[in-house]
Amino acid sequence: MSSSTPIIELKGVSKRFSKKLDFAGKMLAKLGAPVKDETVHAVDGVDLTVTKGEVVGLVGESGCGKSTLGRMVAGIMPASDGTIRWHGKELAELTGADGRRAKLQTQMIFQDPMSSLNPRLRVADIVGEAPLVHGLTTRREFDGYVDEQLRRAGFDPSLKRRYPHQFSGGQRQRIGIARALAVQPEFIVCDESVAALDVSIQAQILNLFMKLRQDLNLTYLFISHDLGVVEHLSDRVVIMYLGRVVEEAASEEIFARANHPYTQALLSEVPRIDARKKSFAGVKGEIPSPLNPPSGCHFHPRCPHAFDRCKLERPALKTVAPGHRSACHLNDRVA
Ligand SMILES: Nc1ncnc2c1ncn2[C@@H]1O[C@H](COP(=O)(O)OP(=O)(O)OP(=O)(O)O)[C@@H](O)[C@H]1O
Repeated sequence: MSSSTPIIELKGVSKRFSKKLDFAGKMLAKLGAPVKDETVHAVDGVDLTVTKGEVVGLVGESGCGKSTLGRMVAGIMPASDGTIRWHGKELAELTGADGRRAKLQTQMIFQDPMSSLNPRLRVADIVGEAPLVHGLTTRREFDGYVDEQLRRAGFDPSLKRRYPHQFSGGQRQRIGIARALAVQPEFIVCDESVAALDVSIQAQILNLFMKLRQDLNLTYLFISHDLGVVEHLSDRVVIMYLGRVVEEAASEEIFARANHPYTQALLSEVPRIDARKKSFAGVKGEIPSPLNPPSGCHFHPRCPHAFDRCKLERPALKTVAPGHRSACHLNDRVA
């Protein structure tokens, strides 16, 4: 289904957030006193390519930088370092019609539809507002256009005069999906889009994403903390740990031959009928603070295989099998 045309290409992308100093901190800094570095390294030197038609799953624990990366990919947050190219053009430099096109063609669907849907607007206006502004529909065609988007998202158009709070979480997520589809995107970033839903509703929404992929030739970056959720959905899986990509491979490859100890630990937490796959130990301890990440391999304090080099050197992502890259010093040891 995927061709090799990259829609989005990230090279060495980082995002840092500087914590604002409180009043006392500002006074101390003015007096020349040393002030603690409070910079959050949310994303740290990430390379990522998503090609047309692909579904890429982006997985990692809470706080590892997935949402921040997703926001940069969607063009709603600038990178601190590195380049983000959209169809070969640098995203940060796109202005005018090109900039608007890039923004419309990449849409983001969030975890909590309630906070991303304007509570004062009726469903019809939530879905139809942006396409009207951008000339994708007209006042005359508005109703038919909105109905088509709602139907695609599995939402009954006869309910479009109601407000978002009158619907369940699953129905609200369908409104969010219809709103995204209404601007005719090619690429959708789903940020924990099913995490807040009951399991049966999750399955319905995941099936809807896959049907839309077929019908509209959509490309997805599917962000989740749950490797199990992305398994059947993704062509390729990218694993993040504390701001860095630690492993990436085709979905079946990750599940059959996970290389990185962190991925192996995540896999052990995915419920399996096949007990052999549960032979890994789970992830021990808490994810360290991105304010002060561990030296070398960020995972070393929690890794059962860590050795001296892991504390000192950042491991590079290296090819361990065709299309399979992993950032672990153990691979150099066994080679
Ligand atoms: N606007 C911001 N200002 C300061 N720090 C931020 C901001 N946004 C994110 N962070 C911090 O960056 C780190 C990565 O956050 P991010 O939300 O990207 O992670 P995540 O993997 O998506 O986790 P979650 O699923 O819990 O949202 C966290 O430590 C978070 O507190």
